Amino acid sequence: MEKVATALTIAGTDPSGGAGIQADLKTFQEVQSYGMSVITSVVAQNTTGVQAIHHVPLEMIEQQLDAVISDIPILAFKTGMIANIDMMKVIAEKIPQIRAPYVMDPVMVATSGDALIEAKARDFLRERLLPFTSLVTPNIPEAEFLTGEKIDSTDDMKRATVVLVERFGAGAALVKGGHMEGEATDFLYDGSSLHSFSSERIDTKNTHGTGCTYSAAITAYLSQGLNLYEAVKAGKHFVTAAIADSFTLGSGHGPTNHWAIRKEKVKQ
Ligand SMILES: Nc1ncnc2c1ncn2[C@@H]1O[C@H](COP(=O)(O)OP(=O)(O)OP(=O)(O)O)[C@@H](O)[C@H]1O
Ligand SMILES: Cc1ncc(COP(=O)(O)O)c(N)n1
Repeated sequence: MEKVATALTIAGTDPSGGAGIQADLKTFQEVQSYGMSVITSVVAQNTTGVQAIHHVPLEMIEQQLDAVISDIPILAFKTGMIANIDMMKVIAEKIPQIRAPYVMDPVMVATSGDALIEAKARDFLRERLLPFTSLVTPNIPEAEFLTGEKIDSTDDMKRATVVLVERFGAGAALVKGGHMEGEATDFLYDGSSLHSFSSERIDTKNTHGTGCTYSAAITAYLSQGLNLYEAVKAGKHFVTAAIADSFTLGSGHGPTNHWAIRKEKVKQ
């Protein structure tokens, strides 16, 4: 029987479909991995911002994790929004049972500027969850928080990747340059080599969910057996196509187009 590439996301929701669990599952589907999800928080949000957050009870997060882990092999997984320390503790307890690559998108603030995790939970994320990761994918503000160092240049970005791995125990670190100027360049440090991934900067305000989409694509490619470098390269290609073909939907930051890559395949 053909082996199925299974990918799990543990994250919050976005009813407007651009970020969170919805973006992750759409991305898994496009990359052709079998998508599964554990919901941490139900978030009322859209392209303009976050209106309300309801946290799923801890026992229910645990039961969702048990339901998947006890029944289906997981070939790669990611975490996104984990709002507080109690949720992080539940997830940290279960992670050792999932013997698969772990991609952490250290979600802290939405594109709209709304906080998605409690301030005091950020340290816990770094201290208790980061050491389990195969890869952490911070944007610039998240990398600044995690390292405690200001990032103003590409040299600072490169240094942050090394600090995240060498000092804080991440398996590898991808610091994303979406918040810099000029080319959209991301740096990956895997514990021995430093790589960069670049694309032209696309002139758009439709960037809602780019971080979720990127980390989900990397997770899906890892579930299919690509190595870390190949998975990030393919993920960067996926997210760039999704931004280039993004939708002007809603009155705020529109979503990326998760099926852009499909159109590309048709064109080839
Ligand atoms: N305008 C753009 N043009 C091309 N690539 C971009 C653009 N903005 C972001 N990217 C790329 O998208 C990916 C996500 O990066 P970014 O730094 O925006 O993450 P993020 O802040 O977590 O995303 P989000 O906007 O969802 O919070 C990276 O590969 C980054 O280089
Ligand atoms: C549930 C959830 N998780 C993550 C994000 C971050 O996505 P973005 O920064 O692109 O808005 C979000 N808005 N909602």
